[in-house]
Amino acid sequence: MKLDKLLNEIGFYQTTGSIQDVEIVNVEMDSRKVKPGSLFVCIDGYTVDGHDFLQQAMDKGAAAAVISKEVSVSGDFPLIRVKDTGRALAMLSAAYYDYPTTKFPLIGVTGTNGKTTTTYLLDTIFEQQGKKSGVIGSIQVKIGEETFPVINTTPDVLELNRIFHQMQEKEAEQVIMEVSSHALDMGRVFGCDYDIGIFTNLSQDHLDYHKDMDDYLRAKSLLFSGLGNDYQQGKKKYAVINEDDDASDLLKRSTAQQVITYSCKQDADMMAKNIMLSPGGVAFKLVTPIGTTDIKTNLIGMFNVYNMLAASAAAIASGVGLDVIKEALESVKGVDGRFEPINEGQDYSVIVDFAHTPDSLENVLQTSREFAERKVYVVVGCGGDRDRTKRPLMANVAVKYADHVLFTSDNPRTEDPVQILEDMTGHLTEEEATFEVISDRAEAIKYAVEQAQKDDIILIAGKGHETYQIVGQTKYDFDDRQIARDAIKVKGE
Ligand SMILES: CC(=O)N[C@H]1[C@@H](OP(=O)(O)OP(=O)(O)OC[C@H]2O[C@@H](n3ccc(=O)[nH]c3=O)[C@H](O)[C@@H]2O)O[C@H](CO)[C@@H](O)[C@@H]1O[C@H](C)C(=O)N[C@@H](C)C(=O)N[C@H](CCC(=O)O)C(=O)O
Ligand SMILES: Nc1ncnc2c1ncn2[C@@H]1O[C@H](COP(=O)(O)OP(=O)(O)OP(=O)(O)O)[C@@H](O)[C@H]1O
Ligand SMILES: N[C@H](CCC[C@H](N)C(=O)O)C(=O)O
Ligand SMILES: [Mg+2]
Repeated sequence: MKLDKLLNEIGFYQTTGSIQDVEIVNVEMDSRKVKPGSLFVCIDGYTVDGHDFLQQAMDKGAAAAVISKEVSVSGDFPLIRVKDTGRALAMLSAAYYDYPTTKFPLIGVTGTNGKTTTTYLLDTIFEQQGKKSGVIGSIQVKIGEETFPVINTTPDVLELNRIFHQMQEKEAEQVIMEVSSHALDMGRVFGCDYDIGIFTNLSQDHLDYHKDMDDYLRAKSLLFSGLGNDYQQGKKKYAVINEDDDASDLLKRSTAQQVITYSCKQDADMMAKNIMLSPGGVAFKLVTPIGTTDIKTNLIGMFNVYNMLAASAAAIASGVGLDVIKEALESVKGVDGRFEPINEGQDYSVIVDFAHTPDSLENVLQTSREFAERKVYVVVGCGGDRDRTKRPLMANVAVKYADHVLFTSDNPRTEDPVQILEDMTGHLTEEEATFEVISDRAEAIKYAVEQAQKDDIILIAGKGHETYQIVGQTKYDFDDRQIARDAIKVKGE
């Protein structure tokens, strides 16, 4: 592609060097990936400044670069100076891949908890309808049956447009994407043309990144204010909002598009009634604008009723019939690493779950408590280099609902694991609860398994589908499910 043609897309800019007849083979934001003919966009990040890698990009054959600061380069290397290289990157990426998100329906899911689950439910519904979906989120990127791993829940804007383009080439008929608050705030999703935005809920997390809860909510609201406004093109857009969450009013006011509300407690467009919770799954009456149906699923817990309402609302807005929705929801066995039972024939339950916020931990522990015939054990930790203020809150929830808590490590990253555990437990008194601190996560899991008796429940929280433990900068192989399985077998020998 010709550089001047691509630059037409970004409007205001200044150039030095000649941009005429420069051929661009791709857009890159990482100097290490530059190849001859790349357009290198310098991003000033949280760790380093991409402008410092311009020379490296030039040495590797970059054809031109987009900058926002003074740089010194020799010769008449083409430089395009803009005010904000992040925004320019979003426009260039979308333009380079020919605006992929305008070519398929895009559903964005945001909220503190339940995003992955909701995207998974929607994928199952569309699959039941016979449609091929693309899914982007915490567990993986999935196109039909193909999957590949990603570093972030929501990838950077360049990677994202590459993925969208690939999905379009592989004929995905719609794309469902988890949209993290970091992505919304950092502009990783600038320019995405959503058809539906879904809000699950808001509770404390990520206060290491967001200044306070208002700032966190403001980031979430960008999904809804960004729902576009192309009435003339006849494209209907919807905001699907959890009416039972305190943030719902602000989010409804953030969008100019149609709002679909869902609720388990009050009048809304989509409602769950006669909710029956049991250890085998939830059953409820799904009340929608297109009819009513009874749903009986394998999914456990009240929180999953909300996820099913959110997914059903978006499915109905996408034109899916109620019979398809019912069949799909009833077919779901569970979501990878979410309330996932580990069964090796033992007479106590072991559940691996991804709860890593105070609210999600409370939800899963409350659910475990309701079904427990005997003791509830929880193995739980808090991530390093993440919100420190949630640590004592998660510990409070753990000691409130469990009979015995094993506080342990969960991706300490560059922090001292002992200090993280001190942040969690420092305020707890021995009288408040029975708890132990076992910093080695594998040992904590083994210990819980050794202690468990018939009909006890062990909840291993925080890592779910993760198959690693990050210590320092190193990712070690680590899988709660495998460690639990091995411990159960050893105990049974
Ligand atoms: C705080 C944060 O979000 N950081 C993200 C950010 O990294 P960064 O700003 O530090 O990037 P940087 O290393 O300073 O690099 C700046 C620029 O220099 C370039 N560079 C760098 C080195 C070099 O040799 N050459 C070079 O050109 C880089 O390619 C980049 O363009 O940009 C990177 C690329 O997009 C992200 O991978 C990275 O996510 C990190 C890994 C992360 O852990 N993020 C978490 C907090 C996060 O975003 N989580 C949410 C989910 C949260 C949830 O909902 O639970 C998510 O969406 O994943
Ligand atoms: N609607 C919900 N409300 C509260 N807690 C939930 C809800 N859905 C799931 N959970 C709990 O939160 C955990 C994470 O769920 P899920 O992975 O779907 O959320 P997420 O929003 O994708 O999380 P992340 O921000 O890490 O990507 C689950 O393991 C479960 O414990
Ligand atoms: N998307 C979340 C996942 C947290 C998972 C937990 N295991 C941890 O490492 O804290 C984050 O990056 O904050
Ligand atoms: Mg997720």
